[in-house]
Amino acid sequence: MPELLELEGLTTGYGEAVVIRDLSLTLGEGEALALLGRNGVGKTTLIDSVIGVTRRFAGSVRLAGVDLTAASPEKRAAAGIGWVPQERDIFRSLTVEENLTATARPGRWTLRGVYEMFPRLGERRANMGDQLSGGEQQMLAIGRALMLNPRILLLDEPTEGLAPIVIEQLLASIRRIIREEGMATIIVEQHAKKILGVTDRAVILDRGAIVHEAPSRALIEDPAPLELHLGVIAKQNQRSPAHAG
Ligand SMILES: Nc1ncnc2c1ncn2[C@@H]1O[C@H](COP(=O)(O)OP(=O)(O)OP(=O)(O)O)[C@@H](O)[C@H]1O
Repeated sequence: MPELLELEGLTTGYGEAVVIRDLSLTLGEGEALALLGRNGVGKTTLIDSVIGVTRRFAGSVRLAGVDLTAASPEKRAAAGIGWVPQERDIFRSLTVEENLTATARPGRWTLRGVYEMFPRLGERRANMGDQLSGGEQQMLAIGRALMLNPRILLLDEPTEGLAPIVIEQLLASIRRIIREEGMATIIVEQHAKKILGVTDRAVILDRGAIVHEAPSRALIEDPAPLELHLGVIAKQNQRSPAHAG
């Protein structure tokens, strides 16, 4: 059986600029992957390459064995690639419910299922998009992607700019979408620690290439690669009382 998502030798960028270099990556059915890396290393560009909005220099994109390399973003979405952009991009002049139904496609995810996953959206169903908090907007953006009934969900920094309590709630929902609903998911995240408890596996990008790949659990138990490639531990040590004098 083929992997759900197969990226092979992908080299992509914008205009003349190459950002992603000869990158190969697979994702299985129901698997959740954390895509980690410092600012500007190409995480969003890799997601953009899967949804089909970058320039491709080489390589291929396959979903469930179907070659989507030459497919338009619309065709890729129809084939099952669901995407939640970093900017959330909800329709501000539509209600929550209109946002959810505007682009919906039939399948397991219905309004009822989304409201069950995010009760707050049910409470706010008649509110306009521009009346929502940041956390509610993120829930709506995820709900809208689920209503397309994708085979794979791509989340670009879903916790960015949200308060810690909201992040906890959101991660609990994302965990349920992965564990209970078996949704194959790629989550872009700059702060590794937040997301490793939710994902099965992690890759770390640097300058458009994968520099480390490991089960999430291994990185929780031994975060040395995070320190090496993201500088995570170094920052924590600087703040620890033992180093304060
Ligand atoms: N639309 C674009 N046109 C040209 N270059 C771009 C474009 N978007 C991103 N880049 C460049 O591609 C490189 C990778 O950016 P990208 O946004 O993929 O990184 P990232 O890892 O997602 O970082 P961040 O966490 O800041 O979003 C950067 O050098 C950036 O300047």
